[in-house]
Amino acid sequence: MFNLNFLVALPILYLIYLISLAIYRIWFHPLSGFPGPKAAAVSEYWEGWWNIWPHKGGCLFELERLHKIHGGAVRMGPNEIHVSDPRYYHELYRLGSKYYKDPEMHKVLGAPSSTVAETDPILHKVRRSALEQLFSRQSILKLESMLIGKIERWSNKLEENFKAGKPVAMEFALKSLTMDMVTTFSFGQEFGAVEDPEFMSIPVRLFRNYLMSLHIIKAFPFVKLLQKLPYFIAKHISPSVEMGRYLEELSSDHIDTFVKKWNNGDKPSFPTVLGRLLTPNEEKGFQVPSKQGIKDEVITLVSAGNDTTGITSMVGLFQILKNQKIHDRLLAELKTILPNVDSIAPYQELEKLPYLTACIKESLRYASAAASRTPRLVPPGGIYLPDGRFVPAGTRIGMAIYLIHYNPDLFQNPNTFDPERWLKDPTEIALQNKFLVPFSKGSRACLGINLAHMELYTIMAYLIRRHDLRIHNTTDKDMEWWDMVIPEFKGTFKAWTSLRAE
Ligand code: HEM
Repeated sequence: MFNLNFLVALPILYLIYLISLAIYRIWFHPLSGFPGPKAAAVSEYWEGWWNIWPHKGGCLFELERLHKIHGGAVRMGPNEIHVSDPRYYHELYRLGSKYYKDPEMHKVLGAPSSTVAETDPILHKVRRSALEQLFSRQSILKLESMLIGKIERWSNKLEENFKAGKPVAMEFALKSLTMDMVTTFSFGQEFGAVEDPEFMSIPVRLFRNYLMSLHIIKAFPFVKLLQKLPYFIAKHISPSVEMGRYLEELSSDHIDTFVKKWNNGDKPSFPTVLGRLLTPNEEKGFQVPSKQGIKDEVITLVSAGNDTTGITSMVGLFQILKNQKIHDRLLAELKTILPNVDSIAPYQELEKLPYLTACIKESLRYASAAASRTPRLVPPGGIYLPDGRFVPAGTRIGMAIYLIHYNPDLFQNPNTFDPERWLKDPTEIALQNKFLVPFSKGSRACLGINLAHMELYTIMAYLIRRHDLRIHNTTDKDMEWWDMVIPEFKGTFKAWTSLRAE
């Protein structure tokens, strides 16, 4: 009898608790003065509602809509504010900032011993400083001939496809190229993604699927446990788990091969992530990580550096091909330093080309490959937003790069791909430069910025110079995207990729 009463009372008590919590969160919580949907004030799952089901990758666009109604700060969770006011961007994301990443949010993402996932500011500094020199401009310049070699082989593959009468899915072709670039830089040896006839190798598909599953993992962290199930069960539950295991083994093999060669004095002729990790530095307090630590670092670097660069070049390329004037002007400029189809020019010369530079900047803005917010925690003592509103300590707060790049007060006609905006009035350009933030800013800004730039310049320059590219059956509608941590495009951008005669 007692048990029965207890069993009936329990759900009722729980319901009362939930209702009280909802009332507190909506009307009495310190963030209750911020506008936003009631559902967001009540539950973290508001984000999942927009990103997972019944909508897909839509939270970013819903935030855009809410900011239009409510202004620069919107409550998007019981303890989270989203800000779109650009005056606050360089306060939130700056060097020496006391806004740290939220461990609760990042612990679900895995690879705990990597620079990307480290939330403790002191440990992060140690990890990051171990890699900083490797990613410096001087070091990245040494990758130039390796990168160009990859582009040449890839360019031959594009031509083979053309001769075989097959248009190429450019997202996968470009991601295969960036995959081979970043894996060679990481492991001293590529994954061979460009060799796949459809450019759909397992690593390329896997990283894309992994990033896209992050919304689900964030909302339902137990999904991560699938990876802990015995392989023979897990592979029947999810193809991603099966591919994940394959990738683990592939990475493990690459690490073993590298270590063996390294210990025998057989070292790559260019800087590599593994080479860096295997070199201790007592002065800086840097020790060689465990094998798991090495794997975490390298896999997250590949993940951070592959899709982002692939997507930026693909989006830029589509826009350039769509607009004959932009394409022809760029080609004419490239011919000034690449007179023949197979000419090579030093990267430092490519960087000096004003129109190519304008096209790269505009691609970074327009693609906004890391579009959504990267939240931080408000430091002790709380902060004041530019409009004077107070946000208490411990609140999660973030700003989406996409909303900065598509803010019409900063970039006129933001929905138009317009390289010209980077060549006009110097005052306007200075403001735009300040708010061109595809790599974020501050202590947690992208470590791979120099590598990403070198990839974007070389890919764009040699691709446009060598190939007479034609868009095949692709419209603006195909290039619309869902925000799945990285953009997932609604259609496929295909192109004919014949080599130019001259
Ligand atoms: C166009 C290409 C790229 C874009 C748009 C991009 C964007 C970003 C952004 C916005 C962040 C900050 C994330 C945050 O605040 O949590 C970031 C971090 C990072 N990126 Fe990139 N990235 C690109 C290419 C690369 C490449 C090529 C690499 C290396 C192979 C790389 C490695 C990293 C790493 C290691 C971090 C974490 C830095 C830290 O937490 O200290 N990225 N990236």
